[in-house]
Amino acid sequence: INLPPGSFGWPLLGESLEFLASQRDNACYDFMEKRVKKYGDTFKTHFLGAPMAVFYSPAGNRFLFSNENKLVQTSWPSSLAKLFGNSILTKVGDEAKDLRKTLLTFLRPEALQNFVGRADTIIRDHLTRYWVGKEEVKTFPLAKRCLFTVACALFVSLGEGPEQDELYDHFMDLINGMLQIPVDLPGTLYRKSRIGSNHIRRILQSVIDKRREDLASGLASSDQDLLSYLLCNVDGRENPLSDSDINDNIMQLLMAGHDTNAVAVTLLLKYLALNPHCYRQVLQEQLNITRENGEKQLQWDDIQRMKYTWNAAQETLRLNPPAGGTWRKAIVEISYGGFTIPKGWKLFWTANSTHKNPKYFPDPDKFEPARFEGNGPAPYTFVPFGGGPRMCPGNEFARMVILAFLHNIVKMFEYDLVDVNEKVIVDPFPTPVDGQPIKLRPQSKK
Ligand code: HEM
Repeated sequence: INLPPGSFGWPLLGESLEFLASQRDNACYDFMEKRVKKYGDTFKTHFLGAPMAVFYSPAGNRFLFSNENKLVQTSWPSSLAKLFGNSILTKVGDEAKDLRKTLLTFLRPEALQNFVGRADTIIRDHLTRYWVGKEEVKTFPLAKRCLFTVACALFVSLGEGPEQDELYDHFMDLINGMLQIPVDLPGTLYRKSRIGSNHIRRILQSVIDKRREDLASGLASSDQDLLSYLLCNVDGRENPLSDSDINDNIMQLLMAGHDTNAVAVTLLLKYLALNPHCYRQVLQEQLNITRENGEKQLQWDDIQRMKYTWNAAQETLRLNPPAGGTWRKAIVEISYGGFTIPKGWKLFWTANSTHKNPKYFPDPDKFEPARFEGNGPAPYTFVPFGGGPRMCPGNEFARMVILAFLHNIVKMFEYDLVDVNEKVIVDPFPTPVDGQPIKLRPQSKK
């Protein structure tokens, strides 16, 4: 059969080590480009224990996104799948469809509208406590912590305190090892990750138990957060989720729901600092909202009005997609682009394939929010949230939180980057190596 061209690399390890090293250097794009130049935009490799075909074009994206359950199914590396056993990440077919519907009862705009004000207040409190009065702060760790607090509040109503601190530390362990070769031996990142996930499950189980009691005694309400939505069957499910399903899904959402957003706001602040004309437009838009709102909490309508700021955020997601690409598995033998992909092979799409291609984004390294005006990018070229039935269900939540954060930051502070050339590595999300320190001053334009 006519397999795609490419190399399987080393026995067993394949090209995993080179790929993971390229991630840490923020050079995934170079890893892929080197192979695309040699083999074309469909090529084979071997990653984390499986043969894999990379589809590196809008047509490839469309093929993978539109053939879920027909030719392909989502298929995360085994490290991730083992850690998030019962979550939506590992479900396929009807089970995935049902679970997605359930999660969207909370994550769809109609439900999220009720939570904008709470997210706004948490962000404002965080900035007041940890940023105000400081001459210099590290953006990335603080943004991560703030957005973790937002996710904890909106998903499980867990406020700041020792329990949240402990949970956060375990999440850091979980995330560091979740995309590694799954060798469960003392000292490996994967082992630490697995231990972290067990601690998280223990803490979340106590939150679930307490909530059941509080719901029964009327101390908690059925619509106060994601956990109540899941426990109270708000979508009228026939088969309620088991505790371990609820636990794993909340763990997965807390993981997916804070780091990616923190990457986006951190790098957005960087691009705005490097592009003062864009910063001025963002500031103008946000100050207009403040002028009309006074000190009232943000509303859903305010989020809809942040059009320029969202374009700037999308441009940041284009240049630094927080989740660079994801995996599918061939559930039958596939013909694509004149090649045959055997059943069981992994398939990989990556946002960089199109985000950095001058054919779809002229002058691709330039930060240019105007690309998203009018009709915006061509179909299947701007894909930071993936696509098709497995597209990120947290995209509206992400938009709401990123914009609420930006609103509060620019309203309260002016800032300068300490190091305009600070390196960004991917580990496993894009991460500025020094945490992106910035100098702060109170906002002088009101
Ligand atoms: C800027 C922020 C975010 C980015 C760039 C992002 C990106 C992605 C991408 C690329 C995927 C894979 C899609 C695919 O395979 O086609 C994904 C899946 C997922 N994301 Fe996000 N995400 C973000 C924020 C969030 C948030 C805030 C949540 C939760 C509230 C979330 C929850 C999920 C879940 C549950 C999945 C798995 C969906 C499935 O397998 O069906 N994400 N995300």
